[in-house]
This record gives sequence, structure tokens and C-alpha cells, in this order.
Amino acid sequence: MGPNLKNKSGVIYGEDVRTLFKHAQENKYAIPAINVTSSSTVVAALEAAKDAKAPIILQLSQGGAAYFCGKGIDNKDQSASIAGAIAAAHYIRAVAPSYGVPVVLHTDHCAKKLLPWLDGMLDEDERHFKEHGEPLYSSHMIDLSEEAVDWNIKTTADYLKRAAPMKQWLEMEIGITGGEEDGVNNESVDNNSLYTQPEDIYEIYKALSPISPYFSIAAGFGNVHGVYKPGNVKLRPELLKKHQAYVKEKESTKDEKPVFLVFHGGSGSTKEDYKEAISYGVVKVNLDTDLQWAYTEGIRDYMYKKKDYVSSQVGNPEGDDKPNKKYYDPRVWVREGEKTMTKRVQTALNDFNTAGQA
Ligand SMILES: O=C(CO)COP(=O)(O)O
Ligand SMILES: O=C[C@H](O)COP(=O)(O)O
Ligand SMILES: [Zn+2]
Ligand SMILES: [Zn+2]
Repeated sequence: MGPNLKNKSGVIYGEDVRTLFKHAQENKYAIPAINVTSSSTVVAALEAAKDAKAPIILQLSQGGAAYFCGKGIDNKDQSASIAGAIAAAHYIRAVAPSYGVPVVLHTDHCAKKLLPWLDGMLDEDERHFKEHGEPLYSSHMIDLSEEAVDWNIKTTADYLKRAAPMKQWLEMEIGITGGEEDGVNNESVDNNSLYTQPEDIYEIYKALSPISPYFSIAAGFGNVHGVYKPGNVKLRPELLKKHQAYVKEKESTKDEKPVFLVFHGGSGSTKEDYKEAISYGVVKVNLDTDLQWAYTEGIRDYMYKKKDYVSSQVGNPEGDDKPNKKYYDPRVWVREGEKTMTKRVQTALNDFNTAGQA
């Protein structure tokens, strides 16, 4: 039995998002959050969710949103990232119902210097809310993990106050994710700041829960963006168990998993790490790099295989006058990338136990 949602197909928001995440915790699954940058990557992810009858999260990074708008224009004051995020949201809202599964529409990270991006999207969310009774985006992320903890919590609380009347979800980050994000290189950050302490989680919980129940925490447990050589990343998912136990005790609640947790840097991790993290209340696992690789593989293999059919517009091994239009039509070779990306998303849906949960 899937979660009891008011809206079972297309973009969901508000109570439905919380119901989905609580159902995920109770049934020990997590929803993959797929970074999308184009209509092609959107449909590749949606197709996997449809085939697996699973909920899915589609998210845009600031760079992904700018790309959606077009790299050929200036991103002054985040104008391209704002316009791209709005365009992607309308596109996803329009096609998602055709796929018959619940979709959470989300934005990724957003460091301090990118807050004008978030502000611009929230302006649009509020406009959309006035007109349709729901925000354009189901949720956003704010990532002040590189700032002082107090300022991170205070500023996140201010943004949650703005999101709360729209019943919009807010994900925040504490403890830095290593590797690279938003074009910032965190490869050399001090190892200790990759591992969040339970006291910090409780401080966040205390500050945010009186404002709105719609928030989640990306708590660092050694997470790193990207894929490196084996052994480079040491995940400690058992820390997440401590966070839940600490908040449960402090709040004297019966809920074993009072905090909605998010797993960043999902690419390249082991099934055991996913499973363990999910058992401690992770409801969302972010995946980007592995899908970039999967998408590239399909196109790469096509180009290698059809090399003699895409080297000139006319003429191939079947004859010097044979046209190659049906080989170089981008719908043909881009589709090969979509197929391999869809397959990788399906693997995630199986690994995270999401398949069949829609
Ligand atoms: O955390 C992520 C996006 O925020 C994705 O990380 P990976 O690229 O390591 O999968
Ligand atoms: O931050 C992590 C995501 O993988 C987004 O990456 P990006 O900024 O390269 O789009
Ligand atoms: Zn971060
Ligand atoms: Zn991330």
C-alpha cells in the first residue's frame, strides 16, 4: 500500500509531502532526488518512476536552473537561474500527471551567496500560491552549512517562516558535504565538519518545529558529492541513529524517527550504506553524478556504434549516397542517454526500496 495522498499523480505539495515522507520512514524506503537540467533528463527520471510505480523527487541546482534557461545568457543577479527554475517547474507540472506517480518538485543546495536565487523563486511561489492555492515548488533547500551554526539556524528559520503559510517544505544542511556543489570546491574541508553532532540537530529541531512541521535536515555523515576511487569516502550512517535517539529523548516523543533526514552525495555509495541510512529515517537520497555518467554512457555507446553513420551527413557503409538523417536526429541519440539514465534511476528505486510505493 502506497501513502495515502490527496494527489497521487503529478506534483504534490504540503501535507502530501509530509505524508509521503512519514510513509517512507515507516516503511523503510527513501525517495531518490534526481538532479535534472533539461526536459530530456526530466522525462528520463519520470519514466523510471512510472515503470517502477514509485514516487520521485526532481530537483534543480542553481547551475542546473541556469542551464535550463540557456547558457548563452547572462545570469546577472541570478536572473537566468530564477527564470530557468520557473520554466522547469511549469514544464514538470505540465508533464508529470501523464506519468501517474507523485512528484516532489524541489531545488538543491543554495549557499549564502546564492540567496537571491531562492528569494526570486519564493516571489514566484507566493504569486503562484495567490493564484492557485499552492506554491510553484513543493520544496526548496537552503544550504548555509558553511556559515556559523547560529546564523545558519536563524536564517533558515526566517526562510521557513516565509515558506510556512504556503505549506512549502524546506530542507536545510548542517555539516558540510565534501566534493563540489554550486561550483564551490569543498574537497579540502576539515574532516570533522563532514560529521554532524546530535546537539546541532536538536538545536535545529527546536528552532524550526514551532514554525512549521515541513522541514528536513541534510546532516553530514561523511557525505561527498561526486564519485572518487573506492575507499575515498567514509560514510558513518550510524550517526543518524544517534540524532534520532537524541531528539526523541529530549522531546519525550514516542516517535522513533522525529527528524526527516536527507542523504546528499548518493552517487557511488554502497547498497549497505543506503539501507542503513534509510533505516534511521533518511527519506530522500540525492543522486546526480551517477546519472550524469549513465546518461553519457548511452550517448557515448551510440556514437561509437554508429560512428560510420554520424561522420558525414550523407554516405555510410551501405552506400556513398545513403542519407544519415535517421541516425543523427537528436531524438535518436539523446534518447539513448535517456534510456541508460532511466535504467540507473530504476536501480536507485530498487536500492532505496521505493519501487511499488506510489
Ligand atoms: O547531493 C547531491 C545533490 O545535492 C548529489 O550528489 P552526487 O552527485 O554525489 O550523487
Ligand atoms: O550540489 C550537488 C549537485 O550535484 C548539483 O551540482 P551542480 O551545481 O553541478 O548542478
Ligand atoms: Zn552543502
Ligand atoms: Zn548535495
